[in-house]
Amino acid sequence: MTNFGKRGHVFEIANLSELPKAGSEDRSPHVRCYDYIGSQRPLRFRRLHHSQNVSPPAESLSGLRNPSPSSIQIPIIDLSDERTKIVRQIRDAARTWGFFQVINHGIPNSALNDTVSAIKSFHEQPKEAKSKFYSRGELGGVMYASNNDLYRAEAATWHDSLQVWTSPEAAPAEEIPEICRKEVVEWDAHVKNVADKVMELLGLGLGLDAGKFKELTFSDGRAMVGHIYPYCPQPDLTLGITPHTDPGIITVLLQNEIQGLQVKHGDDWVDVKPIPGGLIINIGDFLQIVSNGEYKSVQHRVLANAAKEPRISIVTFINLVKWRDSDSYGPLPELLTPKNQLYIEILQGKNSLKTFTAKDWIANLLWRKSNCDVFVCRQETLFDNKSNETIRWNAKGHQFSKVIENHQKDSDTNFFILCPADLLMKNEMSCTSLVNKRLNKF
Ligand SMILES: O=C(O)CCC(=O)C(=O)O
Ligand SMILES: [Fe+2]
Repeated sequence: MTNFGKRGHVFEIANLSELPKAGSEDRSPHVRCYDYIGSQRPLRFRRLHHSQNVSPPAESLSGLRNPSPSSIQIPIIDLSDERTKIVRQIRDAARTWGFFQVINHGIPNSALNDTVSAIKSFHEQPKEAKSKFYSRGELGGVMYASNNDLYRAEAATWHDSLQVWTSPEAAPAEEIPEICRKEVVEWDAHVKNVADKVMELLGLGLGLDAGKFKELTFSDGRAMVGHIYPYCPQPDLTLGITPHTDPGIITVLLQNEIQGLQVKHGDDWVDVKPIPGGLIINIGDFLQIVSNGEYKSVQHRVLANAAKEPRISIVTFINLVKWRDSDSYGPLPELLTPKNQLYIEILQGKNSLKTFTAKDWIANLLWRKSNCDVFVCRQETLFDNKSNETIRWNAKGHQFSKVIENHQKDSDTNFFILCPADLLMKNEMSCTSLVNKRLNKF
């Protein structure tokens, strides 16, 4: 049990790992008691103290005390450099790190500063002003909550977030908190410009036409999330955000001067040192799949903030919108040779939840593409976000009896890797190691 005293109270850090498994039907009632609005940390701890099910966070804190190797840094790319040079730099960064920082991106410093200040002002309001925006509806409009992944995560962490959808259906202006409305709308336009520039370069790095990603609507779905990581009195006992990969095409991140983001590189967690005026960009799961594994969607996490000043980060998730017309996506055919295909097919989007049950989906893939043996899909495909329940699997008869175990193993990465059990038995390995083996092969 993780306790620390403050003015006579015993407070505890949330760890949800002993509760029923994330996504299982009987978990939500247990988690609901951790659900609260805004940065009332002592309230949260008191609630945890009454829980029967609190124990120290384990896996997600691994390596927390190992100092990050100071000699290595994510690549810094000057967007005003010569074009062939930056195409090469961005391609190399996306292949090896999945993360890079850009400078000279064309957004004025005043816009960077105003956006950070506006998000900070929102979070520093009294609880009553913020609670009007409380929601956990992640798929549109405006959402404000602590731990937006509370109902599916293994551990509660030390951040609150305001999320605003800006495209393709922008949240109505009157629903965006007035205190940051102007800045959120203006920031979205700036981010789209930078994202389009970077995606053109990423496309060129794959040998595609400059306009290919634009044509595929890769920057037309956008959600901005303004995080605050308030001061945490015991930063070695929890995290700001647990390790994960981002789901979409790319993510563009603006932050204040407080360090906290770490990127997995080999076996190390590497600190991302913020550069004044810079933007941090990372590759999402979907781009990894579209690029047939050429670009890497890399795990990252945020340390709990030990500084007295809150850490502010403004993250824009950039995604495609064409999925609305189609249920299936995979690597771009022009990147494939008969031998190099890593991912078979991905299903995503609301439609797949409506039109496929999990069983249909497996059957569909299995029989339509009979040469498939590993399938990768996003979390949303299997989760019903409204009820936070996993769609019940009935894989018997389709040789997918390992599906449930493997989905739990990989929940951190947002990928569900599915593989027929007989193939696993033949190879005596897990889905994850099978996929890793394939990744290493190319
Ligand atoms: O705040 C950060 O630095 C990272 C946030 C993040 O990874 C996310 O929101 O997905
Ligand atoms: Fe992230």
